Amino acid sequence: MTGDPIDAMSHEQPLIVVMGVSAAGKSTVAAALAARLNTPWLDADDLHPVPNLEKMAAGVPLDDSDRWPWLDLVGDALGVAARRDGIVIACSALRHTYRDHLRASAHGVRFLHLHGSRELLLSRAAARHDHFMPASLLDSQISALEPLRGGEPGARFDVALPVDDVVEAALAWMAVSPVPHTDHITRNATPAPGAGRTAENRLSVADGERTSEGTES
Ligand SMILES: Nc1ncnc2c1ncn2[C@@H]1O[C@H](COP(=O)(O)OP(=O)(O)OP(=O)(O)O)[C@@H](O)[C@H]1O
Ligand SMILES: O=C(O)[C@H](O)[C@@H](O)[C@H](O)[C@H](O)CO
Repeated sequence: MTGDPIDAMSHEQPLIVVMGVSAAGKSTVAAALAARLNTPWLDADDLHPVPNLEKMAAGVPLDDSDRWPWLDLVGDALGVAARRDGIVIACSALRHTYRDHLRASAHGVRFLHLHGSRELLLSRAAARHDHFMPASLLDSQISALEPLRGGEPGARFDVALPVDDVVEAALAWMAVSPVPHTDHITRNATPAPGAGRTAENRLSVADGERTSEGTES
């Protein structure tokens, strides 16, 4: 690789979704990547309606009807960020339809899928004591996950590597991956009834090896 990956991207606002199952390192990598890109970052967990958080904390997996209103808010945040400085969002985005919805919310959304073995993620989840998500939900997350497939703009990264290495790999991939056109994709979720938090006001407080397995797009 030659040149600085960040310089190579300076003509566009990065719209990055760091995706994957719980404890994959989404928040950690999103924050570190955003610092390198000099963009805000947002933890999509902060947009979950309270009943979703309560459900997960009680050890019950979310279903589609829980996730759609939340994904609307995540998509709104991408739309706002596209008109500002770009953003890195940590968001599970487990299914193809969820990712299509996010891609339809703003032009040029790309996905970084953080992948690790069940054993590694279980150990990292179990070591957390300040998180609402019980480690017991990891298997349901793995079951729900639909990996990136051809046509989805993204790549998979191995989280057994140190955080800095994951970030370097992500920057290297971003530098060589074209920003996708998404005009053909439409949002398919319904607005959250009575959602009180808007992407605009959330963003105001959000300042915050290319995969050895190859890209998935
Ligand atoms: N590459 C890494 N190497 C070592 N530890 C890591 C790495 N990435 C993340 N961690 C640690 O693993 C744990 C899970 O990371 P993090 O909370 O960022 O995951 P997450 O995907 O955002 O989780 P959730 O979606 O459940 O909120 C944290 O304790 C974090 O410090
Ligand atoms: O789609 C989902 O089921 C949720 O977003 C979960 O992934 C959690 O919010 C996150 O992983 C926190 O542990």
